[in-house]
Amino acid sequence: MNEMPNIEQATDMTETKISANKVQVYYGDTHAIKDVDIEIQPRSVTAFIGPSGCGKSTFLRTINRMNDTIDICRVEGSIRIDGEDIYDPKVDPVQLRAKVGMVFQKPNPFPKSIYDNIAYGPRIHGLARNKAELDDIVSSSLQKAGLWEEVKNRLDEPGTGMSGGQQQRLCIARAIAVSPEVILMDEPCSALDPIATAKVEELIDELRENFTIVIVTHSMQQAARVSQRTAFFHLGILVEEGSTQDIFTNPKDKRTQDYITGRFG
Ligand SMILES: Nc1ncnc2c1ncn2[C@@H]1O[C@H](COP(=O)(O)OP(=O)(O)OP(=O)(O)O)[C@@H](O)[C@H]1O
Repeated sequence: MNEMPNIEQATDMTETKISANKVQVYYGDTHAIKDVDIEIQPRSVTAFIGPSGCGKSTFLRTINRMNDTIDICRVEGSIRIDGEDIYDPKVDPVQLRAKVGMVFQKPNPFPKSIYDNIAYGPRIHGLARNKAELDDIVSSSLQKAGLWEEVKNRLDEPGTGMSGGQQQRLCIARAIAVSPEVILMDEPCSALDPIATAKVEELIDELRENFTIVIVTHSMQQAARVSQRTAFFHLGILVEEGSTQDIFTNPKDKRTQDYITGRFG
């Protein structure tokens, strides 16, 4: 008897987690993102690359409405996550940012203990009914961020006293603690040395099993190492998006080719 195809797996391959349609972003009169359409797959890493000022960070911030915090910034078009328009007035940006976490260029732990850095979000969002549940969230988030063994005996010490690489993994653990579905990373390794960078890259590779990850990076080597899909931006336009292998070995657009071969940027 023929076996039924694995439908779940088959759908998964074409599934879309984030879908952007005709997205424009303006800072006052500056048109920073022009007509961007992209579909981002779940449980994968998508890298945004392109020369400085091309709009990578701006577009990344539209995915959890961090641009709302910039007065002169205006977003048009639609961004859907699991089909839901995240710019719908009914959407609470605080809830959205729990679902779509963010890790920044410079590690920014709170001036609190390692434990409280992780426990802060779950407390605010009421994710633990008691101390034992909160303890579980803290330990499992630190484990998922590959930090547990290094910090399990010093949870009461300040997060700011850790090394830069540990602080960045703490920030990743903090994002994970509120059970996000998407994690946005804006040049997460730019302040780290090569060893700490390698650890964060390893972590990103592990996290993609459970999360949809979008990373802005200046390093094409990093994009090639950590991502399955790559999107190349230039002057606010999404020039091309595709499998990382295709973008780096067989780009369709001359601008992409010029960038990846170091002709500009
Ligand atoms: N807060 C802001 N106010 C005004 N203009 C801004 C703001 N943030 C970004 N811009 C402008 O929007 C454009 C895109 O900037 P953005 O930081 O998104 O690019 P980027 O590709 O991430 O650059 P980089 O790689 O240098 O970080 C630039 O022209 C920039 O000057």
